[in-house]
Amino acid sequence: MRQKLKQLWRYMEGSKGLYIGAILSIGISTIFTLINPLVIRITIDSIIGEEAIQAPLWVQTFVERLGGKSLLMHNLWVAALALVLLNSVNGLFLYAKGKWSAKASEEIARNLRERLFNHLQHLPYDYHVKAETGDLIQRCTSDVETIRRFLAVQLVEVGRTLFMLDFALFIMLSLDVALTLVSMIVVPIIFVSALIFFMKVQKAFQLSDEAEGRLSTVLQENLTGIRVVRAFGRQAFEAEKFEKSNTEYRDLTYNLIRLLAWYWSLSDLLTMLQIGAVVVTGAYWASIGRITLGTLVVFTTYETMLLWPIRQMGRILTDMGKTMVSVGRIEEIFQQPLEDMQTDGKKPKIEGNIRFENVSFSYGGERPVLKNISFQVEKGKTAAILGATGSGKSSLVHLLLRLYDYQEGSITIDGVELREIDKKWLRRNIGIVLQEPFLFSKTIKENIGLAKPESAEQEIFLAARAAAIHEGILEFEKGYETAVGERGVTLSGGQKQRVAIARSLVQDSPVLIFDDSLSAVDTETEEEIRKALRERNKSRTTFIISHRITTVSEADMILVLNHGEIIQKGTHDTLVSQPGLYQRIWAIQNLLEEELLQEKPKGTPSEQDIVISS
Ligand SMILES: Nc1ncnc2c1ncn2[C@@H]1O[C@H](COP(=O)(O)OP(=O)(O)OP(=O)(O)O)[C@@H](O)[C@H]1O
Repeated sequence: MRQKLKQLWRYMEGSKGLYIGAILSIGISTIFTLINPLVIRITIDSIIGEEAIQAPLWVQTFVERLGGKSLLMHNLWVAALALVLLNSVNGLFLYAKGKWSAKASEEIARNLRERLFNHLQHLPYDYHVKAETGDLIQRCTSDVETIRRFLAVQLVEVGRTLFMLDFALFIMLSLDVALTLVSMIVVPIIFVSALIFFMKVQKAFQLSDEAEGRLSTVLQENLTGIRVVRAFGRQAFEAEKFEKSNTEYRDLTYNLIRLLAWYWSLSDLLTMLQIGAVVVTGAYWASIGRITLGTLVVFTTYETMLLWPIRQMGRILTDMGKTMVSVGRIEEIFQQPLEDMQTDGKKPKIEGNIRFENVSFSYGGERPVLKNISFQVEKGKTAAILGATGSGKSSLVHLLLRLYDYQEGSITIDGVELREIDKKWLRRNIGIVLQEPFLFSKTIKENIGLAKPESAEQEIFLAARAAAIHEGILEFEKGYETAVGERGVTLSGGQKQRVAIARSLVQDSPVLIFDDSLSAVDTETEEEIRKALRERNKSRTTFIISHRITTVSEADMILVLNHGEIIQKGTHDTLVSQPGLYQRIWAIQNLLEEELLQEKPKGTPSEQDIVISS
């Protein structure tokens, strides 16, 4: 808890001045609030009544200057004006408090979100592969909001209650010690019962929050997968699932509200008992002349002012627990070590001669995913990797980008060990088209020019032509200015892959990796793309990962991976003539291709995509 409070204090860095201003303003405003009943007391007891003015000397002098008690008696509007003035000044301080605390808390929340975002941007690839996006979003939004709310409203409220208690007690004690004690009889019970109650209902708050989280997960999952739901006719099942979560949320929230209703009505009773005690005792003592009528008014007014924040204090203190949980969840992200980008590493001119020597790799020291991988690709050549799903193809190219570090062996690029190269430099020189391309909610042109926003239109068109998507883009009403992504047009899987290929071509890196990135494109279009790439990529080292023999067949070297090991290596011609996995896959895919060609009218693209298994 102390640690988290310290962290909260650190979040306030840069906004502490505003906070101090807000707390001081609430302190001054509290003094003005408490002076109000004192003005009424003087009016009742000394101006309308006969009592001598019991107030600091300067107040008495001021009254004399105004013309004394008798003049004020005939001009009661002066007292009313004093109240109006007091409340106006009070209003100004309240405004300052609201403004400064809001400004400070909004600034803290903004800084926190920005720091979180930047931190997340620089965490290792593996962290993002494993992290739940929904959970991260919640930490960057809801958790920050919980902290903001606590700082904006509740922290200042704690300050106000403490000021109120101190000042009010001081004034009450100076007016009448016995009545002050009567005024405080039930207060500890109210405070402790509020604290106990809110600690007890913490669980109910948590259950209701969790049910809300589950409800939004069901909703989010349903909306994300709505096409699958429709295609499989699962609407009724989904509706039932939603209804279950919806009802559960209602029941738990209803339970919470029921508990709160009980609490507020019981604590209303305690509050009324406390006020009753003051009114009855005070009225009796006023009737026997022990206290003045004005003092009775002051005590009853203070009592109502004091009891509300004391009842709320229990809620605020338990909400502090919630805030500490949010601080903890945010700190979990900050404690994740950033990826070491090796900025002091070498920045050699990269041409694309790549060599793997006895490379072995496992994720987190578990079973090896790649074993003794050795091969060499010369600058400008194409290497293809073929293998069953899970055989380690993507892992192999991830090592090349240093998204993960290999544990054994050596990988060099143009003779320089990969571990010695600045990571940013390396990634800038190795382009990759991912298996599931992601397009941003921007125009097609912006998506293609992402790696080089300054690229000329002609460059983008050429890249799109090579990726066989140029004509397709022109068919859209807005051409290259068509927006894609959630609020734009929906591209097919193959179209997305081709836009991603064009994007990687614009990057113009000496090494290019296609991680199964032609899988959603029909074979004829694929042939067209491969032809264009051959033309463009003469000096570029290219890696192609695929399940299709047609995709890999033209490569200068084909690596056949099985359970993380290279079991065959060579060109298409040598591999089809050797008995082995490659030959078997080739035979199966060839047979299917022929069957399809016989069944289809001429000119129809064949779209077989055989998933191989070892
Ligand atoms: N981040 C990771 N952490 C732990 N294990 C992983 C991780 N990524 C992949 N693996 C495991 O490593 C093995 C190889 O995965 P990889 O993605 O390299 O295979 P692949 O040949 O590219 O498969 P596919 O053709 O399906 O893409 C698999 O068993 C997979 O479960």
